[in-house]
Amino acid sequence: MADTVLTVAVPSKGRLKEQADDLFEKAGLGLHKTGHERGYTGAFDAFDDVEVAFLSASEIVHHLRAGRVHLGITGEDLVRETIPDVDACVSFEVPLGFGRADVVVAVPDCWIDVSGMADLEDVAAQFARAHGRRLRVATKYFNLTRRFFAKHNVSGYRIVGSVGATEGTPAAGTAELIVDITTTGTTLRANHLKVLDDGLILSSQAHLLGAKEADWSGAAEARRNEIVAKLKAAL
Ligand SMILES: Nc1ncnc2c1ncn2[C@@H]1O[C@H](COP(=O)(O)OP(=O)(O)OP(=O)(O)O)[C@@H](O)[C@H]1O
Ligand SMILES: O=P(O)(O)OC[C@H]1O[C@H](OP(=O)(O)OP(=O)(O)O)[C@H](O)[C@@H]1O
Repeated sequence: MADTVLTVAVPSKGRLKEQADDLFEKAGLGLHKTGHERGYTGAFDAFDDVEVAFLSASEIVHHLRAGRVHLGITGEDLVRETIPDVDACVSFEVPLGFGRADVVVAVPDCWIDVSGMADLEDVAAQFARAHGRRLRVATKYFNLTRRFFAKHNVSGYRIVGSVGATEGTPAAGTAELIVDITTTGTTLRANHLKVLDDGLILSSQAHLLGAKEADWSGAAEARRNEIVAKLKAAL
């Protein structure tokens, strides 16, 4: 194998893996594992100087941020949540049309007078008077939530971290409302939650991203352009 000029991070597991694999297949890049079947490195038949690193969607964000890989496939929600200065760190090369999920603010159905973000500050004030504390928002999207609530001038809340079963937290009594992703809306409906009218924080999908901190000298840019062109042609 020639010296590596470019490294591409590809989801090794989880929701984005299968569709990323299908896309590389359609693009005719010939993605395959190198070393043993359970290993985490790969290569493309099409190029002998490109290395593939199989990583989880969340790890890919950190590798892109640090410039440890040149290109990577991961979800926009994870990128915008994890990297504060997104534009300085990464470039959005190709939206891939899969891994779609909306990050939304949802409240209990029974909050009949609450339909938009503007209502939340009033609810927070009433809640503070009645219970002597702030509204609790369950989420794993701490930064997206803080930015969105600040943009809507909502401040009477605190975040409670939640990495699973977030939609169950209002019924369980551990939060009053949530910020989470929804695709079909089934989980929200099943948990008697409704999305606020202007509660869409981000419409996310998987992207091919470039790392601005990576070493783009030599043939790296040319290789990137070839990979981008092949993926775009396969969409
Ligand atoms: N219904 C869904 N539920 C969760 N994630 C979804 C859904 N639909 C699309 N996605 C997207 O998939 C990506 C997360 O994938 P995955 O859960 O495999 O990643 P991860 O955070 O690396 O996983 P892990 O927690 O195992 O490390 C996010 O970008 C998310 O927006
Ligand atoms: O709008 P829907 O189509 O119902 O999808 C949204 C749900 O899917 C995911 O959870 P999942 O139960 O798949 O597991 P996870 O939270 O462990 O990822 C996500 O966290 C939401 O809860």
